[in-house]
Amino acid sequence: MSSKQAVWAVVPAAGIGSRMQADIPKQYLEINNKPVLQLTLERLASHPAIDGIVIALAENDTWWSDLSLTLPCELLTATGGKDRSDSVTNALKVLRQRLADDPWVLVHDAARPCLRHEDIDRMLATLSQDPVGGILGIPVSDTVKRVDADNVIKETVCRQGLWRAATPQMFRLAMLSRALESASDQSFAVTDEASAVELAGYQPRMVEGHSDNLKITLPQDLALAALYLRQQAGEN
Ligand SMILES: Nc1ccn([C@@H]2O[C@H](COP(=O)(O)OP(=O)(O)OP(=O)(O)O)[C@@H](O)[C@H]2O)c(=O)n1
Ligand SMILES: C[C@](O)(CO)[C@H](O)COP(=O)(O)O
Repeated sequence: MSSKQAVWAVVPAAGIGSRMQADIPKQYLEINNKPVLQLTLERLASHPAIDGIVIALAENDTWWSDLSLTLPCELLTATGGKDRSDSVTNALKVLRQRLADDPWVLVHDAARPCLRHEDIDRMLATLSQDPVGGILGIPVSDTVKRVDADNVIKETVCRQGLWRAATPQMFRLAMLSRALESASDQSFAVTDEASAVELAGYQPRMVEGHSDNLKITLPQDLALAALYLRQQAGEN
């Protein structure tokens, strides 16, 4: 990637973490005395390619102002929306007001603090000349079943070519903004950026990442994330 090409991160951090069943939004739960959100922002901001971060915060977020954050890159805030896609859309609007050019944007969940720099490196190396962009993912390694409402197995799904989508998801600012707007105009609910880009008729590329880039979603995920972070610290 040429040195002058800007790369910004967008961090949707406006969720309530209902599946976590905690008293506070999961992005403010702590691992080793540091909020998950701070760990994620520090992980992104410490990568040399990241020029800035736009974070989407819930309108009623009362925890953000208590964070003592010192990041080595520019940090902008946006107001989160009803769904994750709304939060990302709002963050992209803030970025379009800030920048005149059309940078690569890496959208990364606040709830994924274990992202490895080597996975960002691989994503940038693989996609920086790609006409569309792409996402980090992990190939499915278990047998996959589809079940009914009573958890009765209805079918075994062929896992050939099945991957779990993760983040970052890397697309150009203008194209991603248009794709998300178009999905919203069609009332097409998307749970990741690639879905909107696919709906717009593009074919994003999958880049294999590490399976420890977990999204903290359920109560047991916090201890697992702590374990992964300890393991990663031991590797460096
Ligand atoms: N309206 C929303 C919903 C989610 N997110 C963010 O999107 C990321 C991934 O979403 P998810 O894991 O589903 O978080 P929550 O929506 O908070 O969790 P839950 O679905 O359990 O309520 C999280 O960092 C979350 O903060 C967001 O910015 N705006
Ligand atoms: C974007 C994502 O993390 C890719 O797996 C996932 O779609 C987020 O889904 P959630 O329901 O908002 O956690």
